[in-house]
Amino acid sequence: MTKQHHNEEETKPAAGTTAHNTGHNAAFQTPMKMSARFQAMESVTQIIRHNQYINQEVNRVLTEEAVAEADRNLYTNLVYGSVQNYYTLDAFVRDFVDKPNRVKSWLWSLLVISAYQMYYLDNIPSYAVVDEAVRIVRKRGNQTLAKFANGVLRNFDRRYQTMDEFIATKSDPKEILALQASLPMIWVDYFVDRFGFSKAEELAQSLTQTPAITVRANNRFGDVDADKMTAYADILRAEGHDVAPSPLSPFALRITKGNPAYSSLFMNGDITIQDESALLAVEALNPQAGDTVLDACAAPGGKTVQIAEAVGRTGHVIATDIAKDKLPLIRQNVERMKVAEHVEILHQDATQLTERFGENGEEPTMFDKILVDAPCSGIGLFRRKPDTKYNKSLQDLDALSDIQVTIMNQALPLLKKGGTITYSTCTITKEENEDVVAAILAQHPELTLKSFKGWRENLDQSVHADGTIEILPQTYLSDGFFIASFEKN
Ligand SMILES: C[S@@+](CC[C@H](N)C(=O)[O-])C[C@H]1O[C@@H](n2cnc3c(N)ncnc32)[C@H](O)[C@@H]1O
Repeated sequence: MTKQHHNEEETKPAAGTTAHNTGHNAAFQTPMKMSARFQAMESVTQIIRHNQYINQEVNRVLTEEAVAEADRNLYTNLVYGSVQNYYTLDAFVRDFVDKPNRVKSWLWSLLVISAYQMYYLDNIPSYAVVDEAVRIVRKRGNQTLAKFANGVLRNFDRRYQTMDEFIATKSDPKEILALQASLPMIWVDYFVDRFGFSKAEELAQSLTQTPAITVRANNRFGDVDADKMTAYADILRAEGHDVAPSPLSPFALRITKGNPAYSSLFMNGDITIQDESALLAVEALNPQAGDTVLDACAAPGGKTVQIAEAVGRTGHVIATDIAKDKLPLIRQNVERMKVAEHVEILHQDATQLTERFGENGEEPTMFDKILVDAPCSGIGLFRRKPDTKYNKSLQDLDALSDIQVTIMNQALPLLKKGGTITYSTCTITKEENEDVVAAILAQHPELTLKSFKGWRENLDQSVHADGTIEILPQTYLSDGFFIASFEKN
């Protein structure tokens, strides 16, 4: 599970050798503000204590703060790794500190990122981690704090050689799982209650893996076939990516090495980055050429683009979102993918859709298809957005469920008879999935729930008895996702 811990004696560089690849020598020569570890300490504090989004914080530091070129990868690794493993690292550090609440938040983050380097990274010797941490504390705090940090960090080494040794001191199987997967106990308890221990264990362990990036081919001309996908895979490989087919969609490829956002295909709008679970929601909605479609919770527009490709120039897509600041992201996406012409982007709260598009609304409109890709707890994305593991509570689930039902109730009167409405979430909670479907069916006898049994051969294991799809993150190593489609009679 965790990397073997290196002893100081084993890994100390021989006299006269350097260890540039570890970043620690570079850090010694770099002014404090620019050191990867200093910046990582500040970022982890922002993310854990002040609920900053990890991707925004890392992007901000890499663009605004002067992190030395040689330190950028180390900084990113330290932040993502420490946040991904924060639950475990935090519990580990607590084992060494008598009064954790009295430790300043930046200093706690520094202890956490130091433990991350010592127990999860291969090539950074402990003495370098300790020396650099103490140097940072001297600058950021004072000599007394530096002495405290030095004592705590040296004890890490003395007590545990690996993180597994620390976890082995526990006896409760759920606590062990929480620590192995760095998953807060509330989610371990929730998953064990919902799926049983063994499936919860698979789920939790799968959330520790690095997610693949998936790209989907632009099908605005309806010409994407196996040959085109092979040609795209060849181009991506020639540009240095490792590419594998998607187990879930013939229109998608998995990129296991390289960043496709810099590929020529991406820049040219021939592909977009979209998780393969997510793209199934639009495939389930099945928009057709000429359809008028409402995408009610659309930002940043991943599914808007996909719908717009399918309806073509004779169709029309209205993409709405409550977050005004995210609307430009939809615009950028539809423009890059060359489908902007038939997409209308509107600022709209989906809990008030009928006031705008209903019979007596400002712009009465009836839709052939509606997608409600609802705001949700996002548990299916824990792997991709590790910061979100730590700031959610079970109480949020009922509140979200209420909003989801309200949005569906607002969207339904806008659907033409014979039309389809697809409800999707990137989560795997009963409250936001099964319970919402049950509430909608109970209130709307005019709806029939569509069954996806037999729809895609290898998807059947993720289809519930009622025909809805719930993809757990471990099944295909894609995002956790839920899809239900209803037809209006
Ligand atoms: C899961 S994300 C949508 C992702 C998007 N469909 C895509 O594929 O790129 C949910 C979206 O719902 C929006 N949202 C939250 N509450 C909303 C509301 N009351 N009305 C409309 N949009 C809302 C959020 O701003 C967020 O952009």
